[in-house]
Amino acid sequence: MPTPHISAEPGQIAPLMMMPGDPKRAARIAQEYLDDVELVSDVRGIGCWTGTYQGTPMSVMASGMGVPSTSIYATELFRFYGVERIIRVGTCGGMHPKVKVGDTVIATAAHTNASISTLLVPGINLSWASSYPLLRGAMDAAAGLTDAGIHAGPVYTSDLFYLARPEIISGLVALGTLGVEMESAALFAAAQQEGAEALTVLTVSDHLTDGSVDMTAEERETLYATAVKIAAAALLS
Ligand SMILES: O=P(O)(O)O[C@H]1O[C@H](CO)[C@@H](O)[C@H]1O
Ligand SMILES: O=c1cc[nH]c(=O)[nH]1
Repeated sequence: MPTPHISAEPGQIAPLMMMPGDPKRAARIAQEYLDDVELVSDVRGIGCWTGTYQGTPMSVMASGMGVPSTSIYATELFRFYGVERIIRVGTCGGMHPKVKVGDTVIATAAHTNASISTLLVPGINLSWASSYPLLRGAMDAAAGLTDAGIHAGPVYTSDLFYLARPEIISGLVALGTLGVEMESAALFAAAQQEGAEALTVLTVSDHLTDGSVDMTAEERETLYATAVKIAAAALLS
């Protein structure tokens, strides 16, 4: 049955899904990577496309930006549409010095300042980790694809895009945090709540300590090939 935010009929969304933040990137990924693709939901301009990838049914749907939006879509997809695996294919700002613009970050876990870490179990700050089978699939796929510019480690899911607090960045970098984005903690939390699997594979679009090499908005929309290939292979693994 359709939900308030997804109009697809049961069975129209595949158990395997790639989820960028940007609806335009979702449309591009669906057109470029899926065969026999069909638009199955378009509520609020958040399209969901279903087709096949190397013969296996796969869907692509955007999360929108931020924790609440991602939490709504991921929960409804896992709970009401039988989605089993979601891999976020997004962008992040590089934080760690070893991460360069254009590199790919595979998120093993997500630190966050969002309230989801404290809302679910009273008195506990929960940790949000990606799903190990997907992580292993992504690492295997990355090793077969390229040996340069792939990093695996924790990311930071921030509720604020504009936050001038350098001590947060330095503190997180000292703990090995690779990049900042705005959705992974919500996706990992929804997967843990619903007994499903989730992972994030990010393209580094800018760097917090070097603004000279930022990607343009068009590049953010289009430069995702490595992340998508790793994510698709991990979904099939
Ligand atoms: O490119 P996406 O996947 O949207 O990811 C990043 O870009 C947006 C901010 O510009 C946030 O959603 C952040 O997480
Ligand atoms: O959330 C984000 C995404 C990309 N770049 C940033 O600096 N922040």
